[in-house]
Amino acid sequence: MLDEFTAPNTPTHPPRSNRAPILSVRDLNLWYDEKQALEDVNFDLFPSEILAFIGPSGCGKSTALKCLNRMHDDVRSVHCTGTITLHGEDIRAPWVDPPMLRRRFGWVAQKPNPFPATIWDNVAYGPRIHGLMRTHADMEAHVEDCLRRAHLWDEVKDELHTKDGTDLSGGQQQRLCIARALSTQPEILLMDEPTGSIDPIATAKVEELMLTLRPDHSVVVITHSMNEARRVADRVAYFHLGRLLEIGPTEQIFTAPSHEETRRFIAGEFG
Ligand SMILES: Nc1ncnc2c1ncn2[C@@H]1O[C@H](COP(=O)(O)OP(=O)(O)OP(=O)(O)O)[C@@H](O)[C@H]1O
Repeated sequence: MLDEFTAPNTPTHPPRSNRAPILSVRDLNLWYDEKQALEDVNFDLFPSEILAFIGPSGCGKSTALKCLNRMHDDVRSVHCTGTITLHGEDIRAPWVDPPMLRRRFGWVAQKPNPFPATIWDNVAYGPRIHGLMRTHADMEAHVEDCLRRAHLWDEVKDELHTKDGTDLSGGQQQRLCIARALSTQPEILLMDEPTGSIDPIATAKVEELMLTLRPDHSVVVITHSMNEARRVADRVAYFHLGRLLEIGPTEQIFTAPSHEETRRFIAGEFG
């Protein structure tokens, strides 16, 4: 029988049973003004795992994802309680610098949003502002590495400085955004429906890319596609009305969920 920490869909993926979580969320509550959007959310994220957030529209998936890299910081209506630790350290402690924290997370949005700048500049921007590369040669190698890891290099290598990111196809733009997300050498990738607005072939490429990134990154991905969750995720978290109702290995959630709401949602009875 599969234990809680064994990825069911990838027999070669190493078991996580002895590993400490990279990120821990405890008793997370969040309000937009008076409206409570998250209620007592608890979960861990382990190294080298893909965790999918699923659940009906408006159940709090994006809100929870944005808490992980403090994207709500500048939203005045937001009030939040609970703790989020990264390697055991409170990410909301007063001495934590939000831009430095966000560097440790790569963010990929649903709609590809490259900068209106060349392919090169899209990838080089983050490392440049954070001073991550010492020489131009280092930067060249890094940009190439990010584009290769995003499975885009071969398609754009001759147009790095002549083509704008916004002139690529939708699927290429999304892979460019993933290259950009990788450029600050993050430990964790946060992906808010990364395949929600691209075609099936581009979706397959992004899903394959997520799997190839897994050995070196943890990924939290929101998806409305149950097939996608099943294809890529090691574990799945089901959100319902602001609560994380259950979390577990992907096959367990899909074949033997603990909650009737999870079963009904997966069966497509509501969404
Ligand atoms: N900026 C905001 N101000 C006020 N309420 C908000 C804001 N953002 C989200 N909400 C509300 O918080 C709740 C959770 O929204 P959230 O976007 O996190 O859900 P979701 O599960 O990601 O939905 P979807 O799958 O449709 O993207 C919803 O009721 C939503 O209307």
